[in-house]
Amino acid sequence: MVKKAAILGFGTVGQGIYDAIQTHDDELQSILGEPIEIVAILVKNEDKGRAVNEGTIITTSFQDIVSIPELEIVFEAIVDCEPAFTYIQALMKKGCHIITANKKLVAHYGSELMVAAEKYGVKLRYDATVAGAVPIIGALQTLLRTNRMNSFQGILNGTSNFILTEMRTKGLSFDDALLQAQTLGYAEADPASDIEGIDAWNKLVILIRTITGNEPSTGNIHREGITSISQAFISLAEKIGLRFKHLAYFNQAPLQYWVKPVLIDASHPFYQVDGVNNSIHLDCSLAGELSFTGPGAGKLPTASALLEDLVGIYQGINAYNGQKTVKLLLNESISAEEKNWVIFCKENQVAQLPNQLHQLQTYCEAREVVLLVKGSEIDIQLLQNFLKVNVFEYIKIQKAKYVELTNVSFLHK
Ligand SMILES: NC(=O)C1=CN([C@@H]2O[C@H](COP(=O)(O)OP(=O)(O)OC[C@H]3O[C@@H](n4cnc5c(N)ncnc54)[C@H](OP(=O)(O)O)[C@@H]3O)[C@@H](O)[C@H]2O)C=CC1
Ligand SMILES: N[C@@H](CC=O)C(=O)O
Repeated sequence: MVKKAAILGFGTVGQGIYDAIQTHDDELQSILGEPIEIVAILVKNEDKGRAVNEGTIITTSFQDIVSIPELEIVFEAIVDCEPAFTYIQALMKKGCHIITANKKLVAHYGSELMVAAEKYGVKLRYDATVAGAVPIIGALQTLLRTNRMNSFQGILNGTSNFILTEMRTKGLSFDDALLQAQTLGYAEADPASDIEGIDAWNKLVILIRTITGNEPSTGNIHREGITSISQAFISLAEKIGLRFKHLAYFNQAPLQYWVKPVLIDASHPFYQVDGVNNSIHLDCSLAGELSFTGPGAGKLPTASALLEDLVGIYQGINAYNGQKTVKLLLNESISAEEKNWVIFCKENQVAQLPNQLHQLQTYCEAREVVLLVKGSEIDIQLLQNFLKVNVFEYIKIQKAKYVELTNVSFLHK
């Protein structure tokens, strides 16, 4: 007997799962007791050559996939919400378990898909949607179920981290580094999604849902990518011991979540997280601070997440979808709390900076000035309203935040 599987999409990820199943068939068979056979692959363009075994059907017709008898598993690795959402629902109805890498789909329709999986008695797994090979969704769903988490920080986009690293360590231009990320299979089909923070935002939504069981509001979010970061900013920051990282942040009390580039120093656990690596740092009620780091994109790292999901389904490992402890109300007001900021400006602009910003450190090179200041978000917004300067938050890990949370009753259901 074999377990019949199909793949939707045969780009970086689709080819990765196909290859991984061929190269790891011994391991799979010894765990599952039966071989996995990819019987068919759905693609969009029928003219492209495909390196697959004889007997594997390549088709552009979804009907060919949905009519395969005894099809048990479908790996979904196409782009965008549609037609993926429609296809997955039809396949669930047919009785197939679904393992998806499609972040956009799970961010937008994850809850609907979970309901459909329940309705049709099939499993839905999506570990590959967040942080590539890093088994963060699996860990949250199966190994960290009683721990409460007040907050987390994450580097969730491999392409952005790769670009920032290449610019810093090799002096590459933004465009050349992006081109390399595309060649290596890290970037999305539309790379704007990577560099404008949309992909990281989708992953943040999936993580928040997985941790809290609730849908974060997507109105009025702060989502920013890395396009404002120049080579000059990167080298000036390095001179004062700071590095740019594209960060996703979540905090339950007070509620805040955003995706934006920030500066960190050597004391931050993400300082050395370079290249395509992603990292998630959790603040857990029992375990304390936990960090998960590893390749966040690419053919085989993503295939690794998909294959481990497959094994999880057949081993009957129960994936738990959220603790449902906290209602997520979006706090739309900006914070009056004082934070650290780094301002990049010209020498002649320094005198115009408002007095409310307390200057902590200044570095000047060839009329370019970097100022480390303390002030509220309101102060920074006011500054940016009248002075054309680039400002980034300088962020640190907040220690043991969870301990303070025991009496936050208004947020609990
Ligand atoms: N690249 C990565 O590192 C990661 C990607 N992902 C996600 O995995 C998914 C796939 O990514 P990736 O492999 O990089 O993308 P690619 O662009 O490399 O491949 C996309 C594949 O999907 C096929 N496809 C697109 N639209 C359709 C459609 N309507 N019907 C049938 N087939 C379709 C394409 O067909 P054709 O070959 O004919 O053009 C292609 O084979 C995306 O959702 C992405 O966000 C998740 C984790 C990591
Ligand atoms: N484009 C994504 C791929 C993985 O999710 C990224 O760069 O992180």
